[in-house]
Amino acid sequence: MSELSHIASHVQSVASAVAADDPIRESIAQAVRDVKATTPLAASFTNFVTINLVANAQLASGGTAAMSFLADDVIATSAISGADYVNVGTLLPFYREALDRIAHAFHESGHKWVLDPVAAGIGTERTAILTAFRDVPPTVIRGNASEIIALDAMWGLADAADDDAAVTRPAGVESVDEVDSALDAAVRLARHMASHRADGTAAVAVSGAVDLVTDGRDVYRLPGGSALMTKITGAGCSLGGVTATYLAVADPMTAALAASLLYNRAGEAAEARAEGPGSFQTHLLDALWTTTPEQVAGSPIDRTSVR
Ligand SMILES: Nc1ncnc2c1ncn2[C@@H]1O[C@H](COP(=O)(O)OP(=O)(O)O)[C@@H](O)[C@H]1O
Ligand SMILES: Cc1ncsc1CCOP(=O)(O)O
Ligand SMILES: [Mg+2]
Repeated sequence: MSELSHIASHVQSVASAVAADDPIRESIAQAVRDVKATTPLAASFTNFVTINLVANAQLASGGTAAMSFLADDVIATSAISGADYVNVGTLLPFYREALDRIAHAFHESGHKWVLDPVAAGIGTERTAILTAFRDVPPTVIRGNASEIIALDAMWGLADAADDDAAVTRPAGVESVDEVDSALDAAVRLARHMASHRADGTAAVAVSGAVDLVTDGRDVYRLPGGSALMTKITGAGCSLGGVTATYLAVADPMTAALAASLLYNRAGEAAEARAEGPGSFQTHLLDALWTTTPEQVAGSPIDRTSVR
């Protein structure tokens, strides 16, 4: 792959640190407080590998969880769920029809949902499922860089005249790309998703050593976390589930920022106490529980804007 394909074509303003009194920090703190105060339900259709960690992380963050794989059940639950989480990590033959029904139902009702496009680009069935979401898209996408690049290519969002169309290469559940190489893809996905929502809001969160969150206009970069997060399975999936928990009480950008920042602070606290991946997972859940709204909102945050 050419190095040039990793150079973002969207023009960015100069990055600046988000000030202590910037309104986005109060929105983030309020979202964290609201989840703790209201214990919102975010229901999940998620993979078999990490389903338990997703539920436990949602509970530790202050929300509640409900897991299901039946379209009828998921659609009925959306009446009492503030937002949903859909993760395509492990697929079964009936999922294509179920997820198509679910996405159309959410689109018609305006129900908010988070998509985690795990292993995007692998297999015709997963590709068919993810491609079908293009016209009934989620409210937030949370994935690693390779997944975001693959989904953008799948949805054909790059202008045919542009030469910056995402170049994809096979990746499993782990990323083989740097976060910033997914900037253009993330911006295009966020703009596309926003154009399909009545209130025009959407966000894309790209996880990695420095997370990137964008609504297609502003781009936030969030340093921190722990390399041990890549040594347990489900750090990404549970981050997606917690993003849905915050989406139940907040707008897409605030929800994506709050969840990613909570994970960075909790990952650092867990690393300080852990002796390896096993105890890290336990300490991560404890830290999701103990990290305060002020610690989340007081995190280092950089912002640029794109055009
Ligand atoms: N090298 C790293 N250093 C610090 N934090 C990381 C690193 N890689 C991933 N993370 C964190 O781990 C969590 C899961 O991200 P990631 O591993 O990219 O997801 P996935 O498991 O879906 O590939 C995120 O909170 C992210 O910030
Ligand atoms: C290992 C694995 N295989 C299919 S889904 C899955 C879990 C991926 O979890 P995460 O993306 O959070 O690392
Ligand atoms: Mg993942």
